Amino acid sequence: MIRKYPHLLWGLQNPRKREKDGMSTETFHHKLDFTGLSLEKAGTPEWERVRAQMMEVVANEENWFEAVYDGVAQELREALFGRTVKELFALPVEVKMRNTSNKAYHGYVGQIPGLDYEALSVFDAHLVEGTRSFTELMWPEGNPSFCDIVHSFGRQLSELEKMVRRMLLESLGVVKHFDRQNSELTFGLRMAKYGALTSQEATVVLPPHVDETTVTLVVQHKVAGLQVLTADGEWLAVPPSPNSYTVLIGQSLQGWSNGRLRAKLHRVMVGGEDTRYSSIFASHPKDDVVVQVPEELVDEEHPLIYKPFGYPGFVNFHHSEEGMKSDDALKAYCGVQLDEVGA
Ligand SMILES: O=C(O)CCC(=O)C(=O)O
Ligand SMILES: [Fe+2]
Repeated sequence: MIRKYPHLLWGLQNPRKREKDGMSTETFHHKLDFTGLSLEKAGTPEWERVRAQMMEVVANEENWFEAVYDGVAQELREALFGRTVKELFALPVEVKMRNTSNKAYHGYVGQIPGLDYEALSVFDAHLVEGTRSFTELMWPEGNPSFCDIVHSFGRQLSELEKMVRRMLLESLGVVKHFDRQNSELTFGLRMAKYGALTSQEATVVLPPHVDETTVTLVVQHKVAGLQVLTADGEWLAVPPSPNSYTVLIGQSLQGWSNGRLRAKLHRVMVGGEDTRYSSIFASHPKDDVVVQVPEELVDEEHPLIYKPFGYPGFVNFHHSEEGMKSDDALKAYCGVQLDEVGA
């Protein structure tokens, strides 16, 4: 069965919301340099410097930044987008549809009438077992180079995600929960293809949304499209860059942090004659984990706003009719009601 994702059609079904060119020319301020950093450097002056910049981004309620990172070799990124991703999307539809999940929008997405968008997801993308089982699903006869490239990419990006998350937890004063949180998370790699548009008009293909994830790292390949909503309410185009990764806070981290960290609203607008490829690498809670706010993040000034929740239930709610109608799916799913406060 081909699943339908009506929210993906937002840009096409709401011509009023199409925009000719939403690209903002605002100067780009959010580049944080992770070059030479690793988790072992936690506490060093270089680490503290980047963490201070991250705290500034969070304090300004921007909740996104571009991480310059040398932990993924240029050749690996080139191999992933130049060959591997193309080889994957060239597979027959019935093969790609084998990529299924218990969570909406976490398996193959595509074949949506009027929309040339496809995505596939590798689960446990940082582990060799995860990339191997995805590879075997797509190529039962094997495809070692695909498996190696995707696994290396996933593993190396998981290092960046951990540095970012550790710094965020340090900033909140709850780094003692970092190891336990690591054991409760897994990583997914979604590879997406946005077909060239026949019309030159730029169109919002992925409507404004916040990710359900803990932390998302978006990797754009050559063709721009990702836009974030700035604190001033402007859509800002994030330019693709060969050595950086766009970090966005997701709703699972918003929930875990009792709303101290806010999920970042973003969208994808494409136009023109180039097919666009991107990879979305993200941490998210494992299926059987109950996400619970640490007690240090609840006090008089910050009363508990989210009840414990599970990721699969939340994701499926987010994509349900009720969840899609809601302005704030996390609050609708597990928000503490006013009359429950102090109960
Ligand atoms: O393709 C991109 O640049 C970002 C896609 C995205 O936001 C998503 O898939 O959640
Ligand atoms: Fe997203």
